[in-house]
Amino acid sequence: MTDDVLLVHGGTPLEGEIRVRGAKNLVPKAMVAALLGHEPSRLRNVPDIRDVKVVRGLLQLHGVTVRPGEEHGELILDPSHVESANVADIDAHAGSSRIPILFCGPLLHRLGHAFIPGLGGCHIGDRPVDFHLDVLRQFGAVVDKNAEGLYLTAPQRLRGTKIRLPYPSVGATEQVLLTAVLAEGVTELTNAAIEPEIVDLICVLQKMGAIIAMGTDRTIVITGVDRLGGYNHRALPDRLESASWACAALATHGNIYVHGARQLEMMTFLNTFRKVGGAFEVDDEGIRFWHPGGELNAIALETDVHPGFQTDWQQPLVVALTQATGLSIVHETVYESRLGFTSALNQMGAHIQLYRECLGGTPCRFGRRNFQHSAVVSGPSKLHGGELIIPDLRGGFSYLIAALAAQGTSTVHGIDLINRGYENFMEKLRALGASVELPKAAASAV
Ligand SMILES: CC(=O)N[C@H]1[C@@H](OP(=O)(O)OP(=O)(O)OC[C@H]2O[C@@H](n3ccc(=O)[nH]c3=O)[C@H](O)[C@@H]2O)O[C@H](CO)[C@@H](O)[C@@H]1O
Ligand SMILES: C=C(OP(=O)(O)O)C(=O)O
Repeated sequence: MTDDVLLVHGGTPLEGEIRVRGAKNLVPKAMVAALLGHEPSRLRNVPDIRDVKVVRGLLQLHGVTVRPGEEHGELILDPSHVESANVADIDAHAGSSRIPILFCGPLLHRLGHAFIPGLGGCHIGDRPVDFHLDVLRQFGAVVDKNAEGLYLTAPQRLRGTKIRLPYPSVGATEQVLLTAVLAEGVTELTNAAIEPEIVDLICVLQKMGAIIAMGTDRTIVITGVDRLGGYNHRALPDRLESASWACAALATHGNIYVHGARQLEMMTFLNTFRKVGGAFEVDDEGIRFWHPGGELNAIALETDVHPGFQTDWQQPLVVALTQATGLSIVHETVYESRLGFTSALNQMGAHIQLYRECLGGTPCRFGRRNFQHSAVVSGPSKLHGGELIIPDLRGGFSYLIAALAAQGTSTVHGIDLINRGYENFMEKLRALGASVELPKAAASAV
């Protein structure tokens, strides 16, 4: 389809200022949390991305009125009519994102049953939902699976429980939070994920009336309450998008000021960025990222759960590492198949070799299994334009970075996927001086 293709003329440093708004990995979950309340909620700093539109549609189908507030990027979510909603069209939402799995707890509390259509999200591994279903069963839910999706019932009020996650999964931790807040009694969750977006979701729930204590050792204790109200919350900024622009500045020898980027949630990324040789400066409104000239340094990197190096930062950084001098090692420990995007980079002139072994210092869940989850990046490489097909969200943005860093023109197919998590990325690219154009047929159709 021509209107999903972008021509990128590379070789020009990205320079200028852009703004990031609320985090893709928080905003849709805060929207789901509104379902738990008996009063309207107000969410601010909401980005215009497809994952928000998908959840908005799903909430509306479930009887939540969602309308813009007075501020730009503000949503008012009113859950007064959930009990009378007609969800006959829910199948149309199958495959749209991963967020529907988080509707389980709120719907079970409100209605006593829930239907969850097939999930979407990036194809970067198998992405099972076994932890989610196990914890829901521990709360007392009954789960039936069929080809269309999941059907859950709560024969009685869900009850608090002791849960230990096999791995600190972000989604499963959110599942526990969104279920435990209205369950009867206390829930103790150990080996919880503690990503900044989870902490922000806890802030949302506390504003609604929940009682949630965070320990220092991945333990979260939730004391169930009988009723929750609404919230008024400004979503934390998107640290993943901010890091993507930082990598774009580094790979293109550019200089980008990211309004809204915040140091606190990016500390691990900033340390790595500095080790590679990138420069940055933090002020009250955002962070400036730039290539200071000279050579970039090869590094050894392992992705991990927070406070480790976030897996969603990995793909854009790998593009920058193709420009570093020497051998970089990247060990992806969160998803088993998140390095496949590198084969297209090799076709553009990069030298990236994948391995099944755990090449970092720590053996991970994927060692001794048949997954190419480690990479050796040898640089610096002169990249040239290529024909690129976007495989997933971060891989897609990484291809844009590579195309912008390369000499010559690249044709990037499937750019619409990037709208899932990057607000107005075309406008932002143009504001930074990128030379990008839609092919003629598509441009004349607009
Ligand atoms: C919408 C959203 O917030 N997406 C983020 C979320 O995804 P998501 O919440 O899906 O990621 P998880 O933290 O749950 O997944 C981490 C690992 O746990 C495994 N797992 C997870 C659940 C389960 O039931 N069984 C299981 O085996 C996964 O296959 C993966 O290997 O956290 C990831 C890790 O920070 C990020 O990359 C995603 O951007
Ligand atoms: C993996 C990602 O998202 P999702 O979980 O929505 O697929 C991502 O944001 O990079």
